[in-house]
Amino acid sequence: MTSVGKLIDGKAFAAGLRVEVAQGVATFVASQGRKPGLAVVLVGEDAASAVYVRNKGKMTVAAGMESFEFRRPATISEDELLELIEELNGDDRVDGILVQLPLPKHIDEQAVIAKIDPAKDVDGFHVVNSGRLAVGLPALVPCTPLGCLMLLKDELGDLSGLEAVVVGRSNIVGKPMAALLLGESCTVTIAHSRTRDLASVVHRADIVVAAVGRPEMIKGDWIKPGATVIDVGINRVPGDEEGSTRIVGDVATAEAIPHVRAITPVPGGVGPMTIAVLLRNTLVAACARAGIAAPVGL
Ligand SMILES: NC(=O)C1=CN([C@@H]2O[C@H](COP(=O)(O)OP(=O)(O)OC[C@H]3O[C@@H](n4cnc5c(N)ncnc54)[C@H](OP(=O)(O)O)[C@@H]3O)[C@@H](O)[C@H]2O)C=CC1
Ligand SMILES: Nc1nc(=O)c2c([nH]1)NC[C@@H]1CN(c3ccc(C(=O)N[C@@H](CCC(=O)O)C(=O)O)cc3)C=[N+]21
Repeated sequence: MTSVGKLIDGKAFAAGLRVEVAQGVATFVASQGRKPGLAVVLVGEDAASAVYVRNKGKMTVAAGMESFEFRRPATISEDELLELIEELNGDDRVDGILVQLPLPKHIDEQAVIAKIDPAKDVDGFHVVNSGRLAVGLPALVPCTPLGCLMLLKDELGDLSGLEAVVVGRSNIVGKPMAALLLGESCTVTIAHSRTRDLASVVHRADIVVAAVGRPEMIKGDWIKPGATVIDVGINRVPGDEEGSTRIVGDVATAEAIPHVRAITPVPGGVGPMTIAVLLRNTLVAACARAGIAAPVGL
């Protein structure tokens, strides 16, 4: 029997998650008399960040939350940025703080992340949150990996015992993704630029998470028949029309489809999940700060 894999509709899943978040926000507002608030800090102009930020403010407001945006020039000093974060840490209307990465070269990203109150760290990048994730304590978990895990559990149910290969070891995607999969009792391999024979490493996997940042690098015939593939990559490449661009993932999707059980498309896969989970994390942070339970299921 030959079968063709299906596309995982991250856009639809994310829309459902945003509805659940909006319901939780309404309950929060009724008991607390204020809206959860998300502050986003944008330094300079970065193409990838621009893609991300486009819909976010709108969706924050659509979910019933307060959105605060802080745009600063690329010339801002590290001290000035740290001062802004200090202010947001002390602002009771702000439950979540997201500093858009990457930052300009003259600013130490780790110092900026370390300044964020861990209770407001809705990106889950602070060492307190990554440490808590690593040892299995409740934590604010990075949005993209948590969104990927939600899609995987929805598709596969129990993940225990499955072989998972995460390609990429960044602090924002690869490492937390691996920690989450380990938490689900997968057998986890983290591959990176020094990995030898990546094709055969990927071929072992029941679950492939690609977070590399190289357009269509992972080929269809690397995928074990029936594997589930999560494509995190957001790569802008030249489009068909002169001067146009389009977005592709890290996996050669069309080639992979005949091999997979299921695969996330780009766009319309992981990207929309990242934003929905950011709203979820903001509600979770707001509930924790208010000393109330977060809605069950979120
Ligand atoms: N959809 C979404 O919501 C999001 C999408 N992204 C996208 O995901 C992708 C990855 O992002 P991010 O983790 O921040 O990227 P980074 O550049 O921080 O990390 C890339 C990783 O890929 C590894 N790598 C690079 N080249 C190869 C190779 N030839 N073979 C194997 N591994 C390789 C690197 O290895 P090494 O460590 O050895 O250098 C590194 O660990 C990007 O396309 C980004 O735009 C990111 C965040 C959110
Ligand atoms: N502090 C911080 N946190 C982040 O989570 C963070 C960041 N900095 N810097 C940049 C990356 C990138 N990222 C994306 C999120 C959503 C889409 C997204 O919504 N993509 C849609 C639309 C793509 C389009 O068509 O433009 C999709 O894939 O369907 C993309 C990229 C978050 N990041």
